[in-house]
Amino acid sequence: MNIAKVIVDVPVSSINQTFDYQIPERFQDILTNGMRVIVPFGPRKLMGFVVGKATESSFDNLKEISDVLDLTPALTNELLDLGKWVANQTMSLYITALQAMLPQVLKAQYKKEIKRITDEALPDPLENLFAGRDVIAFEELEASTIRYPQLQKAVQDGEISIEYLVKSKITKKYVTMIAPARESYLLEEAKQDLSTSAKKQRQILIYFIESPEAIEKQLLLKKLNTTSSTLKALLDKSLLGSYRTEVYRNPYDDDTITRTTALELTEEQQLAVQPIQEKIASGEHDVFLLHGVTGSGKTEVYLQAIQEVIYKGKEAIVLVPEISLTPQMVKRFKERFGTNVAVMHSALSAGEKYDEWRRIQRKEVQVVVGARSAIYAPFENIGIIIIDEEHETTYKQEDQPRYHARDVAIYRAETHQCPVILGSATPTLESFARAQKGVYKLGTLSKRTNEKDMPEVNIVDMREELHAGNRSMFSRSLKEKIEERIQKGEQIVLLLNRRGHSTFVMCRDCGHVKECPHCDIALTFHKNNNQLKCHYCSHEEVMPRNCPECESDLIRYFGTGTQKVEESLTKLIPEASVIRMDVDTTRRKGSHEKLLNQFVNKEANILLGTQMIAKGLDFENVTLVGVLTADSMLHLPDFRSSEKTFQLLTQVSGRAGRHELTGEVIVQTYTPDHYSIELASNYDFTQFYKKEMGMRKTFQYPPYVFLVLLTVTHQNKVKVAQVTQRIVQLLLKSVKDETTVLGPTPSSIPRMKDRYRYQCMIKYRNEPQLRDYINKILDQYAEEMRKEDLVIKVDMQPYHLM
Ligand SMILES: Nc1ncnc2c1ncn2[C@@H]1O[C@H](COP(=O)(O)OP(=O)(O)OP(=O)(O)O)[C@@H](O)[C@H]1O
Ligand SMILES: [Zn+2]
Ligand SMILES: [Zn+2]
Repeated sequence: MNIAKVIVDVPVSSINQTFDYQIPERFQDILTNGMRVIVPFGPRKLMGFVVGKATESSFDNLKEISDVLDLTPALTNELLDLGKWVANQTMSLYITALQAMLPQVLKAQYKKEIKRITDEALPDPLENLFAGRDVIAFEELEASTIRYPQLQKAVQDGEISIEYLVKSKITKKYVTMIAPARESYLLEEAKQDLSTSAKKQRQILIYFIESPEAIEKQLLLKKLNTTSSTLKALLDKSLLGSYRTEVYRNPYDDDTITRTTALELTEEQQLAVQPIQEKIASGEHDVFLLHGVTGSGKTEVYLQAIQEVIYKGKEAIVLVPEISLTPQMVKRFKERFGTNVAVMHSALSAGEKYDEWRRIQRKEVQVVVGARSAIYAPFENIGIIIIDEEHETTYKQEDQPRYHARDVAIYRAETHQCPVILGSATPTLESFARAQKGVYKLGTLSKRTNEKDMPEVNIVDMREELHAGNRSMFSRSLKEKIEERIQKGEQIVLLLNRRGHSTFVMCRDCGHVKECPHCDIALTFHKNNNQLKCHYCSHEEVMPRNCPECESDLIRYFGTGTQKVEESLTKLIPEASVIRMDVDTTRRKGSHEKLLNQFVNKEANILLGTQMIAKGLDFENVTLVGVLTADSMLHLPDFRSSEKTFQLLTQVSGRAGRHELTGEVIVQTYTPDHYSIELASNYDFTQFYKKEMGMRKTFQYPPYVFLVLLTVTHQNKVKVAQVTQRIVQLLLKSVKDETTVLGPTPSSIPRMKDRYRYQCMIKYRNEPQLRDYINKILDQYAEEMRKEDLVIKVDMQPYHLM
């Protein structure tokens, strides 16, 4: 088999198109499926994956594989197959699906270089640019004044050539180890021979006579408080030796972890875990929906199911939403399974991620805890897949491949014949409906493990506050309760629901709202540098002093950011000390953890934050949770806005009273009668489910139908409208009568980064051919997409409708 079938890193429309390459002699024995290779493709060199081998090809004059990047395949055969399925499900390219499975450092980086190929003088500007060198980076040229036609001419004249390099960004970490190079008695002799002044050398020799194992150089120097030069003297005498060895970067300090053992389960937990353990024992696939109120001990159920899997010698994947993947969360798994756990988290450095990935690949761990992409962990013997907080929308990837981790989990679990657990206090309507139908098995944890009731929720009507003359963003009762808690030395969590809540600038005289000149959305005010920023395209401008429309100087910013809330809070309640947690304060690595620790250590009495504080946090001393604006999300153009509001309120309420102290929740709202606010305040999931299912049925939304969102974007508005119109017509010709095609309509953000956006939505129950219809349409526009920068985005089962 001297021919390799390679999926090349190039956007071709047919997802399964492979290219044949000759395998050079030197690679024939080592090359297997799933390895990354470098191949010539046109004038370039590209990265590709070997997906098959053959003895003959229907093409002549095959080019040779130039290089092999892996000695162990980066992808298993199972993952290669899975990639095909994901590509098909999400209508993305096979290569894109495969790339998504690998850590960043394994994704090839391309580099262009310009090489001088003549000794003759180059045209002036080029000669200056080369400045005596033979090769320069392409970026240098781009930064210069030289234009492409000049470059092209030089290439045609045979003066320079452009080279494409593929660089793999692998960085392994090495440390220097020091070990004795002689037997102990020889070290002993050498010690005797040392002059009396060589105290430090003697100390090192004594160390190795007592403990002859190798030790990391830096550690040794620190331990003996000595220097490299002292050590060098001994190395030079060949008494000690040194070598470099690869180490894994471990972002977690495993030494401080104390192991825990399985807790005795409550009756409800027992009932929930039993059927799962049966499936693990019999090696059968099934999907379990674990519906458990906050603090009901879902995590303990996961841990005990995983324990069973480990006993069987199999592996476990645990997915946790990015923002819940806190050190607290990771610790619970490490405490139970020790170093048998790898963590895949986006806050890790690229090198750390790569190391964790290799620990999985080399089967050095049996458990991985990670965010969405950990679903592609290269385990080969999976015994369970767990998705915690299954309702979180971050499980859906927003770029190609637009996969949902839940779907991938179920597909992999079928392949491996193992169970899946979907856990949540507020399951999605989709999952709960499936559990009602018996497609998923339902497990219920209705009580908190501390036997306490859920904290009482009080709704405050902010309109009444206004009528009573209170113009602040804190209702009278919230203010009172905060003061009361501070006096008692208890703590408070305040949620500012930012999503859908703007911090826009508006003129109070004429109502003019300052928008981004490239995107049709309001700019956000950033106080620290007095700038207005667009959150879509990063456009920035200085906050104007006067209204650009009417010159009035009453231009102010509206809405509230966490900063503003903090300011008015400390003005209103001077005793309040606040830790603020939002995207700004948690940007730096480790800052999230630091802020949480400060709060746990009671360095402040209030934790104020956005959505990121609603999840998974467990504070003993928190007895009051306040939601400042419960309804800001309700009015977004998204059919899931009620569901998301219900989920958020339930989750954040669950932060109070999780331990000995009784908790209480205050929800401030302008729409106290809205069912998602009312029902969340009673923790009535069942009633919410019924009510919301009724709405979904009336308006024909999931789970009653499936959705596809097609978004067309281009700089020319007329063209966008026309193309979208045409797509709607083409779709209507093919789909069934019962299928609805909505649109064309402008997207809810009609322009972004100077591109107009139109969309059409397909609602269907059963359209087995739908992907073919859409592919046909995409083929029709392939030329325009390539040449005229037309973009048609297809999102199967979309979560972001904007
Ligand atoms: N069987 C048990 N006996 C005693 N304590 C338990 C038991 N199971 C869990 N706990 C404890 O109860 C608390 C809440 O459990 P856990 O965090 O697992 O709940 P959860 O359902 O995952 O909560 P949330 O959804 O709010 O994150 C934890 O402190 C946990 O250690
Ligand atoms: Zn104005
Ligand atoms: Zn913008």
